[in-house]
Amino acid sequence: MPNIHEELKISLKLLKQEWDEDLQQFKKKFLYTSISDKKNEGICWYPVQLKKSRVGYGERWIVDLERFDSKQSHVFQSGKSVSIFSNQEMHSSPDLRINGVINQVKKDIMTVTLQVEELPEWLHKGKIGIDLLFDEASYREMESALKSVIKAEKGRLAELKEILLGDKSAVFEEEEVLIENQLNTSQQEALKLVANAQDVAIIHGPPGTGKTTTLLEAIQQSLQQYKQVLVCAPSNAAVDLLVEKLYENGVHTLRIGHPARVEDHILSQTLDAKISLHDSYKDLKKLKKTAEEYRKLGQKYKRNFGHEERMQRRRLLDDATRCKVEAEHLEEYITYDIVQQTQVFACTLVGAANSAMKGMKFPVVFIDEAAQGLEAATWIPIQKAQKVVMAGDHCQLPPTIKSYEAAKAGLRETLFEKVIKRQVYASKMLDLQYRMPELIMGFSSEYFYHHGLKAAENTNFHYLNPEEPVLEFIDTAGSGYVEQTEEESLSTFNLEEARFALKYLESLIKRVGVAVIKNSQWNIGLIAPYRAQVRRFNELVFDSYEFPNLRAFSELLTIDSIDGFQGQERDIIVISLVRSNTQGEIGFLSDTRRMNVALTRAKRKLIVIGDSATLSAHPFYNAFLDYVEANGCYKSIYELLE
Ligand SMILES: Nc1ncnc2c1ncn2[C@@H]1O[C@H](COP(=O)(O)OP(=O)(O)OP(=O)(O)O)[C@@H](O)[C@H]1O
Repeated sequence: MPNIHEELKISLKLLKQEWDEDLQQFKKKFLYTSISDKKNEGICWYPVQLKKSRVGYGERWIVDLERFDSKQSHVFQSGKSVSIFSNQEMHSSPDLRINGVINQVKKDIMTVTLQVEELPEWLHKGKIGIDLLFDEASYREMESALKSVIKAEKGRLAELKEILLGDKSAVFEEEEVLIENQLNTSQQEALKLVANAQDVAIIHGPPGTGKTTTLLEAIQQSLQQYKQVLVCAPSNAAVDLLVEKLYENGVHTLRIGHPARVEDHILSQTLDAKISLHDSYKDLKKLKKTAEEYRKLGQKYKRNFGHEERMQRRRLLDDATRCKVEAEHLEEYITYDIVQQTQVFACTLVGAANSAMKGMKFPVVFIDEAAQGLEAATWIPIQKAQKVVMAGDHCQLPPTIKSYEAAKAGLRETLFEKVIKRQVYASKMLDLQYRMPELIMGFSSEYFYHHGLKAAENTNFHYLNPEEPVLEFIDTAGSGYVEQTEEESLSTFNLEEARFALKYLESLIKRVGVAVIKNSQWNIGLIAPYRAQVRRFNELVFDSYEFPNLRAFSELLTIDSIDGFQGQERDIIVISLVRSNTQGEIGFLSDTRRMNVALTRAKRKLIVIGDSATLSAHPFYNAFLDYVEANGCYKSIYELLE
């Protein structure tokens, strides 16, 4: 085992390897590629037309861009950085490109927040396109954080380095804890651990055990002792979920991050929005406007002018500068005022490097979904911490890594996992889950948690009706449903399996009763591990007329990949496993942690559809097949086909 300095240097090397691999993969898709090739790769929309434009919070331009060839699949997603270009000869120079961040992509319309003061003329003139950009900023922040940790020799960061990496023992002291009766015994013990920890505490929360619930309670208790704390998570969605809950509980929260990456209902918690709602905002706007007017007047004077005009021009430009400086001071004051009133700063791990929090330190830094963050990213907020509290589950989604070699060489091991192993007294596992009936929970508990999970009493009543089984595995072996590869994305899909899944869901809804489901507001999740299958589901439900009854459920229906469901739950879940081939190849279905997430989202009914002949080559699926057979949940598709 290398010492912690060597270990950190290896982490830095692996991070660079990952950065390089990510960039190479991107360049391969992007550079020296024609527009049509980029479109085929799903990293360019062309042509698009400007449909709508408006000014959002923080005076930022937001545009809706519509594309024409809706069939092309793509990888654009909310939060990604893009560059908008014109293909007209006069405007095609790379310098004229404008950059922005995607707010959302809905079918053929992409909403983008732009980094420009004014919209360029060419944006209205057609022949425009959108390219995906490579986000290097996150890698830069991670590299810088790791370097700071390596360099730290004294001070709190140096101490935390030694403790979190196991060179020194974490300290615990008896502290007073408020007993929160809403919480169960293991959740209360976790709260006590958090309060007693002087350096680090970990809440290990298997699915549905109330990890987020307990973390929120710990955050609120810490606010009775401290004025401000920092709360982070690896993904924007997870941060928004925490902000929403904190806001509901009346905690003054400031969501740090680009507004385009924040969900609409959380926007009012961003700095941009809070500035716009501040009492002094009107004065700020007036000052900015006056500065602009003076500047325009001053610039009106042409080159050949006399002494008087020159003086007048200088006076106007001086006035413009004075107003601008005053506006800057006022903006600083408004920001300061907002920061003073804030109890919780909330951002992603990388967002903790945001300049709005420059130089700030926090008595406690809370990190949710910590098992999904790369070690380097997790150190970014820890640089600001006196004490660290992490919540997560290393048996659920791992961090996304592009370089197979770097992952294998150790990049996949998160700081969360390291602390669980190296500070054995610093973690508490929650063991009572409130989401799933015992039968749905059983396999996950057996395979991932050494039978350590229990189902709370409320889950005895988690069913659609007493006759409807809560778990079903439907075996498509021998049905002839075969997987295919989507040419543009190389992602896998299985159209016939998708059709069957939707038909089966329709029959379930009919059986249980449309009115019953609608009145109970039971929601439905359709999960596919592959993006191409998610696209097939969307096409079948929303672009064809094959499943009109399901379309009528669109408000209650979510179709997404497994990652999109992390941290969430639905009353009914249908999983389409897609893979069906004679070689027994299951690709990234072998990522069992990801599958653990999929199998633990359902509250009342879980239907898993897959080909046992292909899947059983893998021990995980073999064990799952044994489990469903032993519990009478196995069905062959032949029993169900008319
Ligand atoms: N002590 C409790 N009593 C009753 N219900 C609870 C309790 N703790 C949590 N729950 C409920 O259990 C469900 C799961 O809670 P939560 O989302 O906090 O779990 P989680 O561990 O974060 O889940 P995941 O690992 O899937 O993200 C929620 O509906 C929550 O309201």
